[in-house]
Amino acid sequence: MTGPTLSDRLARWKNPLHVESRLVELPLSLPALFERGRFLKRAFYLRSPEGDEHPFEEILGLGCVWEASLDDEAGFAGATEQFQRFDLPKEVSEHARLLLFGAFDPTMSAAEDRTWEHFSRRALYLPELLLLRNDEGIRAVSVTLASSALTSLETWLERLTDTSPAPTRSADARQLPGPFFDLHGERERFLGNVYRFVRAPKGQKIVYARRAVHTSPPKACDALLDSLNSRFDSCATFALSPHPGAPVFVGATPETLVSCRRNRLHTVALAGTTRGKSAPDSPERAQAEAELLESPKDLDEHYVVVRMISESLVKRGFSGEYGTPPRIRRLANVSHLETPIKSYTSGNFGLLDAVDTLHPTPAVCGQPREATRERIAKYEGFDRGLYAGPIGAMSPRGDGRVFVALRCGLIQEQRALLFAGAGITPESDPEVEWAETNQKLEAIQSALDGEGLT
Ligand SMILES: C=C(O[C@@H]1C=C(C(=O)O)C=C[C@H]1O)C(=O)O
Repeated sequence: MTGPTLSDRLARWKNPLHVESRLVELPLSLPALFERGRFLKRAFYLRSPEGDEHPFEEILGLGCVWEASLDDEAGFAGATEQFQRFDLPKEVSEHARLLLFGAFDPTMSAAEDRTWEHFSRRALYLPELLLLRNDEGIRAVSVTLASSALTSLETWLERLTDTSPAPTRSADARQLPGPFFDLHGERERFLGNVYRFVRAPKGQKIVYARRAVHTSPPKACDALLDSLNSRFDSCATFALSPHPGAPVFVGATPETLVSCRRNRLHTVALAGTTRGKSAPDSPERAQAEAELLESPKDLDEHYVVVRMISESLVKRGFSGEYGTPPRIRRLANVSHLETPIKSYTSGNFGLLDAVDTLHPTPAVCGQPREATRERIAKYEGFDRGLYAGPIGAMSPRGDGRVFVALRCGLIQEQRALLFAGAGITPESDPEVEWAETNQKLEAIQSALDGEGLT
């Protein structure tokens, strides 16, 4: 998924970008257009709820007109200079979005586990076509290299909204790399990892994850996205198809990694989860939330995350303000402890620096960070790929929102591979942690079963 760099392109074209931008009316929803678009180009869908000073926004990005070259040392922030050097037309600066996603551990070698072979470990790019839905309506922005074959905005919209039946997987779509996984022993491995940590804790906290398989993934992703959007409307819903015929990464996450608007950074510590299965408005849920607010194990686990986020921001010269005690974040399947953290940023520390600084937080990795990341790589037994990695969108000026890709799955031809983890502390009970991952999995599982659709 690596494209030519911007400077390569600039060297070849004097007037490289042709931009069209206007409000449009579309007969199909953005999830339905994602479903069509993923058979044409790389496709990225992101629906961000209102919050952290940002209005609601739903995005569909198709294709890639420019992609940053990113390396481990420079991280995402290495891209800042690459796109700032470029004199972007006003329509692009105002309405376009740079899309980004990354692996939980971009340095991990995926040599043995080929699950994520279709996906870059880190990407930040400008799509060829962007559809942006907000209070204003739907804006379409197409960006083309002026000297290449022009795909006009009109052509894009015609291709996408053509009323003939939606394309289905073509016969020559890339097949799954097999053999794939042996999930036999997943529970034992997870329990074993938790026991090992509880018996001889190395650090304050570690997050161990596990996988599960759903054997009848939907043929189309729009119903899945509709279901997640209706049941998890306070979450950020995402779908990423790296190229036509590849598996699609889909989820609805409650966790913001960091957002930035007009020099204000917002992040959140989200850690600590209610026990057991309960309906969101039931007395059982209210009871579980009351217990969560008093649970020393969950409060400890939560404050490891709060402190690490706040201290990382302070170390970089910013404030990291938060209030106590944590509040409850209630979702359809579980409730969490949540502490919002605010900071101010300056011109030379922006959203992408904050992503590099904060990811992975101890909400998905552990404390101390490097040692727990190594233990996860050694003991977890699989490549997390994009699960628990950053995913988001930003304007070329640097305002935007990046989420942590949780409550998600990789939709394959024959099955969906789902991921969930739990924060382990010396007080953890392995069976309770396993049950917690089942509760978290229920979010994507029920959407795969079609729940939330009318
Ligand atoms: C790791 C996950 O979730 C994280 C772990 C939580 C916990 O351990 O209580 C809560 C929210 C998330 O930060 C996941 O959903 O897979």
